Amino acid sequence: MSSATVTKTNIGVYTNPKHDLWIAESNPTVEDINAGKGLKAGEVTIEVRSTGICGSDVHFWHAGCIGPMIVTGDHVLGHESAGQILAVAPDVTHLKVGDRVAVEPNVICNACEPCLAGRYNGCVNVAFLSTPPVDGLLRRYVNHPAVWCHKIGDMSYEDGAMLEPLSVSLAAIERSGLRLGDPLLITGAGPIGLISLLSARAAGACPIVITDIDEGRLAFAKSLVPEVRTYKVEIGKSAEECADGIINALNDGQGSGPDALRPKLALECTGVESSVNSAIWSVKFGGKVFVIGVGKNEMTIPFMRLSTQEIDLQYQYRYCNTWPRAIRLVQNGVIDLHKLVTHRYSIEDALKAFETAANPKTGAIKVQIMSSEEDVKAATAGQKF
Ligand SMILES: NC(=O)c1ccc[n+]([C@@H]2O[C@H](COP(=O)([O-])OP(=O)(O)OC[C@H]3O[C@@H](n4cnc5c(N)ncnc54)[C@H](O)[C@@H]3O)[C@@H](O)[C@H]2O)c1
Ligand SMILES: OC[C@H](O)C(O)[C@@H](O)CO
Ligand SMILES: [Zn+2]
Ligand SMILES: [Zn+2]
Repeated sequence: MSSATVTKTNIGVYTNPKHDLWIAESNPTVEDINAGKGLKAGEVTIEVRSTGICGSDVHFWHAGCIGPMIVTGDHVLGHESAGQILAVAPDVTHLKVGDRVAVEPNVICNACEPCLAGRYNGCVNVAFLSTPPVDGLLRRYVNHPAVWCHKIGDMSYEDGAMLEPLSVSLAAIERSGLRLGDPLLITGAGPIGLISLLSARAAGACPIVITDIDEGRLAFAKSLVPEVRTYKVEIGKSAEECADGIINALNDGQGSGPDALRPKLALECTGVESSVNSAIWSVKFGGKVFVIGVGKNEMTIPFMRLSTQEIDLQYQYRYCNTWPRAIRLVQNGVIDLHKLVTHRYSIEDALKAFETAANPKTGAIKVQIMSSEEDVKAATAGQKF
């Protein structure tokens, strides 16, 4: 057992079925960490240095559930994290105290059919951190299997935490079959849409059009990737009308007639029914609508449009085997996630962080919660921490 000594109380960010959000003591305790107690074989203790707030964290707080995943008791949020190794169990050989790691927030059974087939995001026994009843990573210290900790070298903890949403986009783009030169539609310019934009641009998609109902998010997309074409969705317009506007934007305002270029692929990043339908009406014959967004349990979709246009409809659920690829892309400067972090708070200010993330008027894209005020100051000043 190899370890460093810690002094700060292990606090975590909790919600419950009454939609409270608060900070309280969490596990493992400082005493247990310092005594080397409670660390199981194969596990490490991580000092979590930076954690992004995902829309699903806000949803668990506000709605108390996502589909069948229901908050039933006091529940720690957070699944986008990076940190430093504080202790390693004796059988852990590939990590040592002081290593900087990004945390993959799932623990799988390694025995079910999806696990054995190498598609562990379908594990029937998965424990996904922050999905009830499994506590999340918004804590100062966490014990986690070493196998789900990926070394990030000298990458910032902030970028390390962003590898989780990047993983979502990479998993989707991989299975979507996106090819160099494919005209692409991205619906929704939230963190997932924007990271998909950066990834798809790097993968050679062109031209790319991105939609949103929010002008500010479209402006943000433009600042990130100046050549992206944008289309502002007006509430109340039909899916066909939106598709016309999307195709016109893809064609740089040159119209949406029969000869106009249509997207070969749409990456749907809202989960909103009208947006899924606009994507279906936009793509070309033989194209694909690839849905990353999650939404209502049941939706009405233009079935015969899909049928007569041989449009494939496909979905993504989390990710598998994406961290090594994500790390390479960030370390080699192919994808720069840095600009997406618009707000930073220390864990003591977690309530403010969640209020900022939940309020569209703040202009927040990704809010990160850091383990100390010093880290917040360093990251805000653009210093590596
Ligand atoms: N499949 C997965 O494993 C997975 C993983 C992570 C996130 N998600 C889901 O992906 C989606 C995107 O995540 P995010 O963090 O970017 O969320 P987000 O809510 O920040 O972004 C969604 C964006 O869509 C925009 N939008 C809403 N209605 C629209 C419409 N009709 N047309 C165009 N734009 C519209 C919103 O203004 C917002 O900017 C969410 O549904 C999220 O739950 C799925
Ligand atoms: O990034 C991962 C996603 O947020 C999760 O799948 C969540 O939506 C449900 O657990
Ligand atoms: Zn998430
Ligand atoms: Zn399994």
